[in-house]
Amino acid sequence: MTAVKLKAVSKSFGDSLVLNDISLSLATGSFTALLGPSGCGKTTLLRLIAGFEQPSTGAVVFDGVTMADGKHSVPPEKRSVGIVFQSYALWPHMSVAGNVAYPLKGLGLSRETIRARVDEALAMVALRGFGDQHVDSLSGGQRQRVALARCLVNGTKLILLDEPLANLDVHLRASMLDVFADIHQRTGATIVFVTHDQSEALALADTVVVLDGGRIQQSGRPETIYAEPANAMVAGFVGDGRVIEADVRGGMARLGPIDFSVRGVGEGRQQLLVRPHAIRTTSDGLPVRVERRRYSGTGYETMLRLDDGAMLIADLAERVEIGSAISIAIDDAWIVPR
Ligand SMILES: Nc1ncnc2c1ncn2[C@@H]1O[C@H](COP(=O)(O)OP(=O)(O)OP(=O)(O)O)[C@@H](O)[C@H]1O
Repeated sequence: MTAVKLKAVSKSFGDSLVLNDISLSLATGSFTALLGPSGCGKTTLLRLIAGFEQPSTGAVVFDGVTMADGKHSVPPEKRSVGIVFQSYALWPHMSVAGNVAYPLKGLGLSRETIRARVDEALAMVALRGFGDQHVDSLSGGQRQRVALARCLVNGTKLILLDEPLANLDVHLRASMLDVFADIHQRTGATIVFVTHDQSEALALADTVVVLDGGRIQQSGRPETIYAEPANAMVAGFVGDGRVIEADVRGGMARLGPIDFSVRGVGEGRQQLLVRPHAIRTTSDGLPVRVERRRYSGTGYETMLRLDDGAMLIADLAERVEIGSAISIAIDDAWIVPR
């Protein structure tokens, strides 16, 4: 059981305000991604939850118990939090089992109990039988799993992951995504992970918190963040697609010769987010010029330029010539709130 609450947390380093009035509730067993561009304050927020940083104002609360409130702070080792850093932070001279067993030291457990717990944790990260190996002999992905096993070994109910996939190649990333999802399901732990990779956040998390400039821009289910971004920053940062301007009346937008339905609230001149899958070629549609094209395996990601210079990205089934003039229809767009 660990529900995490941040109550109006702000954090300054000297004169610079790095986190600005962050309020957030993470339910027990939730899987949250802290997503945002470099320097937006993600790692600082994670470190505040872990107890490595103290809030300048506001409070960090676990299960109704205040961990830090600007005056008092419970130290990290008393918060019962498991942390996996980007750098793994393993002991290089120890075996895999030695590393994983480290958090159990000094708890007065028998050798058999420790061995059983370590075996169980290694099995959870698909490293059964690796206990005697040296950490030095492992690949990046395996080291990442050891770090994860070490944080699972004492049954921690709050796991914090700082850019856990940043140092792994594309294939390992995909397999680690499965490991995280599996561990989340099996342990029911509350998991918070930091990433600047929106596809990772959308793929894994049940709640995505988008940060920019030390503020929460939007917090919600991945589907909502993708389909209904709260502002231009989120629209630009999450998912592909482009924002264009058009006139909106009664839930319909007009752009040159075409009309299309829009979601969201707004009348008159509006900013519209158009996702690539909402565009298709048609006769008598909106004239555009093909600027670039990339084969994606399932279709062609195609960059289109409108007459006024604005750009759209389309997922087209067909291969259109670069430089050619084509005509498109738009099936759906979202009015980006101002
Ligand atoms: N101990 C510190 N002292 C001074 N400034 C700091 C400290 N820690 C972080 N900062 C500053 O706070 C801001 C946010 O840093 P933070 O590491 O939280 O961002 P981030 O979103 O995790 O970025 P990245 O993705 O690049 O790691 C940055 O401008 C950083 O320089």
